[in-house]
Amino acid sequence: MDSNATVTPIARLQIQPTASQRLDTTWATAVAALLFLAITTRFISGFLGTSKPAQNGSRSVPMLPYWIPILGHIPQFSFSPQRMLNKARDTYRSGVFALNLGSTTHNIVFSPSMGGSLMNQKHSIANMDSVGKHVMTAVFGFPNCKASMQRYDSAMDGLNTCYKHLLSDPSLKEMVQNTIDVTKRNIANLVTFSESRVDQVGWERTSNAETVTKTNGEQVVEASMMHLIRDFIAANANPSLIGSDFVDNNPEFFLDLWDMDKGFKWLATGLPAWLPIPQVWRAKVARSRCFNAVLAFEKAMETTANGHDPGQEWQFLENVGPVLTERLKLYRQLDFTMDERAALDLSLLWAMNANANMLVFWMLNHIYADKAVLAQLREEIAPFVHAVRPKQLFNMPEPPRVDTFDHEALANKCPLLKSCYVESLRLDTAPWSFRVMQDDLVLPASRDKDAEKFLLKKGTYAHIAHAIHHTDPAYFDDPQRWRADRHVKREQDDGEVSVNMGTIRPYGGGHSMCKGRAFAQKEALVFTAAFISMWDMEPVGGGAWKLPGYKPATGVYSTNDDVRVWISRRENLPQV
Ligand code: HEM
Repeated sequence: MDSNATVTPIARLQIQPTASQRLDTTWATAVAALLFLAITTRFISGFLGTSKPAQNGSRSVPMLPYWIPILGHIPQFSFSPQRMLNKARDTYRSGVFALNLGSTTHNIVFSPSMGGSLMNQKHSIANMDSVGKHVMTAVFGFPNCKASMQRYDSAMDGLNTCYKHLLSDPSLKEMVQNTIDVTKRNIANLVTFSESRVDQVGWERTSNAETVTKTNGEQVVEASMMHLIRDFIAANANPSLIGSDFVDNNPEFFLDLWDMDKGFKWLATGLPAWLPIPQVWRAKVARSRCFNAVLAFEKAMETTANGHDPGQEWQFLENVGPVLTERLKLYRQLDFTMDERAALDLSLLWAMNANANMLVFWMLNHIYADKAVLAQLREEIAPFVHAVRPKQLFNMPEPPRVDTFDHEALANKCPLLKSCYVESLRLDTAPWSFRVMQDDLVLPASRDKDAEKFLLKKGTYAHIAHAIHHTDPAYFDDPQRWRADRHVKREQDDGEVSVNMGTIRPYGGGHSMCKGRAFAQKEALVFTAAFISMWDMEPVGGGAWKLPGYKPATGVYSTNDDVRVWISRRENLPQV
């Protein structure tokens, strides 16, 4: 037999894999390796993540197991954060757990007492200064150079002192009274029933208001509720902060501010505008328009302070509110540039509008959705907010108006209204406070004397996730339900009624706690009372009210749903 004539080539041909088989094998090996890696990571992270004894009788914070090395919980946290956080809350009942986000440790605190102690720590133990500065430069356009940053640091104490004008009387009272005066003038024109857009007011135009006739012949105005409420409040509350000139000169300012707010997280990434990401350049364009509007205001304020005429558009700068007039003195004293002033004041304008306006929108949604609650509230506030229909003179119909407005009584004598405000703060917001741990810190999980203690390690991050607590069934019965009277407490012995926040912390805490909280409470009560006193609202087409869905935002939720409503004047107001 020919020694070359063997069968081997055929045999070799049979066992040689084809290219596609080779690819399949490579894939199978890769998948098996990844699976092995994921299972090993899950096993090791589960083992290492359990809470273990640490210093001074404390324990380490338990970490949720994860499947992907380095990335850790980033995928789950990006795709369904709420589900993940709620599940972890129900597992780690001590009130704290940790996540691995890109190999950095993030302690998520939801025990109210632990969150409270953490927020009240000294700067040398836990602070958020680096984040505050990043937001100020990346989002609000504060110049990011050494000299500006030094001026920013030197102004911190002074800026905090100025906030006393937002937090306490007499300045707070002055701002609230200014807001009431403007609102009393404008609430009758929430919708004007004007057919022509030219004759409509600003908030009607942005809410696409149009007059329609219902099948029963009644004339109503159809409008997008969120835009109507949000823009009405912006136009009526901001004169108390920045004066009427700014609001009148910049009719488009708040539209840009909403766009900027929508792109807040994109701005915070610090990505450049030339990248082909529409959200980034849209937010930057909006920010730049907002910035320029505030810059013109800063220049006018400076010109006036120097004893010169700031021009035709700025003739009422004396009605700029106390916070910004005090800030001007500080800016001048520390030689702040115009750009630095504009960035700081833009951040305050954003803080003033981003949350409070939307909170009232949610309160009104819940209230108008429940006719019984609406009726009870109207009865409760009637002695303090007199909505009246003036007698018709010379055959000219007179629009209804609000005669008196007692904001102290709304806060002190209207428990149901106040409870609605607290309930919306509980359910319609998802605030989040953040700290960088500058030193090791041991904190008890609760106020019990035998409570477990946890070690928050230096170099890790701590987040106080208020919303996880606000919807914790262990604290709030049926937590996803908005209940108007949930926070009304009646003392058993003397029947005295009180409403307070309990463990709800929508305004954060410690040194970075919201500086506008006192004003926010007042304006939420004032605007809600003004709307329900004067106007009826129902969903377009009638029927049951459908609550819009939540869209995460920086504090109070936003929504993507367009809530179109029919608005009509409230019937049967007393005649005067
Ligand atoms: C319902 C309305 C509001 C909510 C839920 C809210 C919530 C918050 C939260 C959660 C913080 C951060 C707290 C932290 O880091 O721990 C904050 C900060 C702040 N808020 Fe508000 N806020 C509201 C209304 C307002 C209003 C109306 C103003 C101004 C008039 C305002 C001015 C500020 C300022 C200046 C800060 C920064 C404080 C600092 O860093 O020192 N807020 N707010």
